[in-house]
Amino acid sequence: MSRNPILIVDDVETHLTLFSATLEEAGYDIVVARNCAEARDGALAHQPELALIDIVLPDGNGIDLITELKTRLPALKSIAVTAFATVDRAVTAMRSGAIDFLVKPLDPDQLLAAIANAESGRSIGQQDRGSRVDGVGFDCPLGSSEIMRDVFDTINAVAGSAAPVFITGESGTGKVRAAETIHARSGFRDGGLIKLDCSTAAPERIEAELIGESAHWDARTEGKGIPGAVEKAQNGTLLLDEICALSLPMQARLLGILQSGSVTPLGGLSPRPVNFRLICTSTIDPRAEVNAGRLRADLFYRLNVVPLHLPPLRGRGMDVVEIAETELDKLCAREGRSFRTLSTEVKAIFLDHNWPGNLRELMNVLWNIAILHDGPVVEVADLPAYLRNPQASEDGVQNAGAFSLVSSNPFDGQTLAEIERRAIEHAIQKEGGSIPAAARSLGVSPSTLYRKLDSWGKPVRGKRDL
Ligand SMILES: Nc1ncnc2c1ncn2[C@@H]1O[C@H](COP(=O)(O)OP(=O)(O)OP(=O)(O)O)[C@@H](O)[C@H]1O
Repeated sequence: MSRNPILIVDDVETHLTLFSATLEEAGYDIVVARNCAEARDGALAHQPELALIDIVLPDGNGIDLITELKTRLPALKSIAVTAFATVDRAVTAMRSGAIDFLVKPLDPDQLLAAIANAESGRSIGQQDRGSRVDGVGFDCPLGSSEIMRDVFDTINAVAGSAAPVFITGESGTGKVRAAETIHARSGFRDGGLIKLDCSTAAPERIEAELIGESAHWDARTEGKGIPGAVEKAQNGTLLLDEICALSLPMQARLLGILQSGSVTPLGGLSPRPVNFRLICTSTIDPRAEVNAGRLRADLFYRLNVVPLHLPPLRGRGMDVVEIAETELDKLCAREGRSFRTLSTEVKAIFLDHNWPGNLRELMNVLWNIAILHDGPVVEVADLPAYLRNPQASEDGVQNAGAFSLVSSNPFDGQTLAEIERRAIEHAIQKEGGSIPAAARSLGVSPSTLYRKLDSWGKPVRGKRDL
């Protein structure tokens, strides 16, 4: 509990009353102010330890007030509060020196959690992450943004059913994790989860991998061949990762299996009944694939019984900070480090960054930090260079593969073909030479990349079939 009071700055009487009552009931002393002028006087007179500052005030801007109070009272920790959540606002608030960013309406528990976290140097969301995460069975934090609540609700609702789920989202948003969670919470969990990545399986093997093969393709050996993913998933879950990469003939095969509830392995003579729960993922928009004639509409509608879209990390507000701090805890335990939190500047950079590689990129950044550095607080100097100074990344393209068109145009003077080539080479480099992984991150099929590399006369260093 704080010894110094908490300053609440808000011009809306109902908010002031709610915040004051909640904090007083929890045993905090409070000082209230209805505008910037009162806030300045109250802060100087009472030397609060914490301030909750609405960013729209009648005589000024809460962001400027946070900056000003930070200069006058360096020990004061300010939390910005707003009724309109945008990442821009959150970034601006963090850059002004706010340690956290809250969105109204706030319930009393959220408010107390934010105060407790501020006192212990952590960010909002960490306190309730355990219950939310456990609540849906994830073994990792997902964040508590509004947009993720729909995701939790869908996962909870669908897990107990046998309905097919079609998970979409950019690369690294956690589609496979979500599929694993649905499986782990379903009645199919005892049958196991069989995953087939349709984009990395070699085209000449995909049919056998999906439906299996009889040993010698004749009646004498029927039943002794190699089972395909469909049969391996018997009574369990079949996860078809990047389903849009399946060729049209293979899509027809899959549709046949789903319609008949049976599979005839390559060279097999009779169909075998199958029972599994199907989950598909796609990094590319399946509807666009249907429109382009690359995905059968009848298959798509059969698979898309429950659509689940995982939003990119950059659209999820404070989730990135919440997830980063939680994962940092785990990494520190593993690597023997003592980081407890992220500095305000690092939080602002995280909120500002585009995260084209989504959670995968975030995890790699944290791992990099935990291996190379140590200390109670992650500082800007601990970040990989491309995050410290995105504009200075070697080739003018943001290092993580995203193109920021906002601040400057790194493509000036280049043809479209040159930009495409640099983007592809960059993605391959970033994925350690793996063509399939680079293809996934670019949202194209590996064969597209192989074709491009061939046309440039480049040797293929990555593995074709991971
Ligand atoms: N909520 C989370 N917290 C921490 N790490 C996560 C979370 N979700 C996913 N990850 C990690 O991020 C990485 C990407 O997750 P996953 O493979 O599920 O994403 P994906 O959307 O299927 O990616 P891709 O489309 O590239 O295959 C993995 O290393 C995974 O462990």
